[in-house]
Amino acid sequence: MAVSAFDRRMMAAAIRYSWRNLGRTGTNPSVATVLVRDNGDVPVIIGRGITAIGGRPHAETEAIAEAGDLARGATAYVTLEPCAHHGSTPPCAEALVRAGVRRVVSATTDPDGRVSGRGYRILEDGGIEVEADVLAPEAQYAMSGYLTQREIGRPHVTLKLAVSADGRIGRRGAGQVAITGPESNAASHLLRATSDVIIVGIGTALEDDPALTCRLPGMEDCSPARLVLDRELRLPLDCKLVRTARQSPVIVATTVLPNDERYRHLSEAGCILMACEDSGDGIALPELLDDLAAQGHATVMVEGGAAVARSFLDAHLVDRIRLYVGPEPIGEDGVDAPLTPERMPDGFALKRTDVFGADRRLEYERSR
Ligand SMILES: NC(=O)C1=CN([C@@H]2O[C@H](COP(=O)(O)OP(=O)(O)OC[C@H]3O[C@@H](n4cnc5c(N)ncnc54)[C@H](OP(=O)(O)O)[C@@H]3O)[C@@H](O)[C@H]2O)C=CC1
Ligand SMILES: Nc1c(N[C@@H]2O[C@H](COP(=O)(O)O)[C@@H](O)[C@H]2O)[nH]c(=O)[nH]c1=O
Ligand SMILES: [Zn+2]
Repeated sequence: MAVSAFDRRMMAAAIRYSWRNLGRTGTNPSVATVLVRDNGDVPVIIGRGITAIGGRPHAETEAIAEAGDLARGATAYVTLEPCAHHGSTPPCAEALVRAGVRRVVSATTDPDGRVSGRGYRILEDGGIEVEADVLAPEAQYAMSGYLTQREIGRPHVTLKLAVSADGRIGRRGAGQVAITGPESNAASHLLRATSDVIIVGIGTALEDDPALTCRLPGMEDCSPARLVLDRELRLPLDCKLVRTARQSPVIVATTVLPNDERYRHLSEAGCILMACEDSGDGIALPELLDDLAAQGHATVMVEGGAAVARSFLDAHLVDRIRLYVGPEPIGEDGVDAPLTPERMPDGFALKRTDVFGADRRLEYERSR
């Protein structure tokens, strides 16, 4: 049976649903399953599932549990090839066969060596018709963290910057300067919510006193771990980050040793101190990302400032750039942006442009 427009609509719905737990499933990707029954009349969604917060149970078994006996003869739309391995849970591919599902439409193959292709084989051996690679780019976009982690062994990195109409990102000594409007700010908070870790330099922490939390209504518990690159432990004890360290994790990446008084004070205030290597120009970023990957983090958002953005770009560690361009200039005394739409580093291609209120959002991807 060929892939229909209805199949693509259902897959689009499954991918949208998969965004819900992004950033909250640990090392597991946030996968969604939609089970649809078609008796020749009107197709009906009889079950849906999403990878649970923390990573388990998996999406397929949740959807099957909701559908019960109605799953027999149904079509399952899955955003990732169903797993084939006995891990913390039994294989989802076997669960789909047991439930009597007739057809599986999948968006993308799982690069996990325990699964890759085996999941489809179990389905086909169990008599299930399989359609693979339906809306693959859309599913891969949603799962960039998991796929980057699996394929190149480090977290996926998005650099997010707000740039004024005259190519500046702030003004020295002025604290946080409003460059973009409320619509862009809400979109940035959503990016925070779907990221595992958000990184800033100590320059930004001192200048702006940011909280770096997600403050969208109802999503306050979706904040990522907040990480400050701070070789010398200059982070003040009375800043917002330290004051909220017990509500949402704050990691301070440093080269200062534990016997230092500053180390002890930050640690007592609830911060997590992370011992890092010094590259000579700052915290060594490839090693930092390796450590974050080892701790199970798959998506990193870099929120600045200028020096940190430049370091990530120079080290070729940025996969995606989200650039918000505000309508007003900052003026001569502003901090120059490390990049603008006119000054984009080599290797990045513009993938989409959106309008948020009076702002433009440009999204670039690095070609691998
Ligand atoms: N418009 C926007 O989107 C944003 C604008 N801003 C603005 O940016 C400005 C701050 O930028 P900036 O002064 O450049 O400060 P940064 O936030 O980039 O911090 C730079 C400092 O971080 C420390 N650091 C540690 N490791 C590294 C590394 N690998 N690479 C670079 N830095 C490292 C260094 O201090 P040490 O050696 O002590 O460790 C360095 O001086 C402010 O005006 C702020 O308002 C900030 C964020 C977003
Ligand atoms: N989240 C998810 C899958 N994730 C798969 O399971 C692996 C982790 O296995 P485990 O540690 O046992 O939970 C992960 O690397 C990926 O291959 N698979 C699925 O069938 N459905 C799901 O919803
Ligand atoms: Zn599974």
